[in-house]
Amino acid sequence: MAEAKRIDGKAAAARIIDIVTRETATLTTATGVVPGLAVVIVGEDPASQVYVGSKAKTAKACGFKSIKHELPAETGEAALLKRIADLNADPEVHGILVQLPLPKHIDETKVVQAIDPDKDVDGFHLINVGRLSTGASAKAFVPCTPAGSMILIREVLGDDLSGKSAVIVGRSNIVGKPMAQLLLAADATVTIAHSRTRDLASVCRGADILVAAVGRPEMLNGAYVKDGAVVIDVGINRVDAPEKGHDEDGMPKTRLVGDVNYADASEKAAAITPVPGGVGPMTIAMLMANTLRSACRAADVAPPKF
Ligand SMILES: Nc1nc2c(c(=O)[nH]1)N[C@@H](CN(C=O)c1ccc(C(=O)N[C@@H](CCC(=O)O)C(=O)O)cc1)CN2
Repeated sequence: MAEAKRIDGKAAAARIIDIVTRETATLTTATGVVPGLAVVIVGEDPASQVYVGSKAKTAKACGFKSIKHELPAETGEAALLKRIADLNADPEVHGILVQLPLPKHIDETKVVQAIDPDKDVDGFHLINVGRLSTGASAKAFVPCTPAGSMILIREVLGDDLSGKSAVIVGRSNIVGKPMAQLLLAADATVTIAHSRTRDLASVCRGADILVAAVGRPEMLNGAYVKDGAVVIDVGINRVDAPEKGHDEDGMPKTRLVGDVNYADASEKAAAITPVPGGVGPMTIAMLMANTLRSACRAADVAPPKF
């Protein structure tokens, strides 16, 4: 097999952000509506801080009004729910996002279900889950990571996936299940596999499209990949990298890897996303796209297609 094509998520994300920026300017000039995105973070988890910072910065660059709500780790559930109620009622806020994971003392489901479904730009609210799974996707906000993964798949295979078999490894509500709905809507034949699937490697080897969202560093190697498959790696795992040296406390430096062993899988795949630089940047780009869609709805203007 020839070396696999590297699917450049950073470049695809930049193209989407470009469209969002242009369309935001058009919307604001025509209607006076400025898309507003409220990003809520509770606590100091370092990775979450980075993601939230990046979301707020990208939102500003798109021409949005971006409001970051940083709440201390000890914030109670009631106070967080009150903050969400205020944001639901604020007409200048079109998108609300609560960064996950939340501290253990807060019920994540309760918080997500408190967000107005029409401002739920993460697409996690049950109303949006229901819209997506019943095919009412024109009204649904689609979760950002699967939506971004789908754009990368379409870049390689086009819009019609009929006749293709897709295997998703991972059954989370945030990635695995919505990814399955999107692939099904594009007419792929879909299997959701997981850590308890018997002979996982052989199931994966049946896939023309293999999506890895299992959360285990480099778990899927070449033995899981069919010749010519498109491999989408959703995993973002930080692992020790002593070969890069040590920090001042003597701890090994770290590096990011996906759920797929890139070098090994590349020998079989036709196209594969890297980590970093694959699906991750698309998550943030699709959040901008969802927020613009929400603002367009509020202004009664047709939203752009991505
Ligand atoms: N409310 C939400 N919480 C979380 C989501 C989400 O979609 N909504 N997803 C993840 C984290 N996440 C966004 O929040 C996210 C993860 C990774 C990236 C990204 O761009 N990764 C880069 C590498 C960045 C690095 O160096 O650490 C890449 O893959 O190239 C963006 C967003 C959990 N929480």
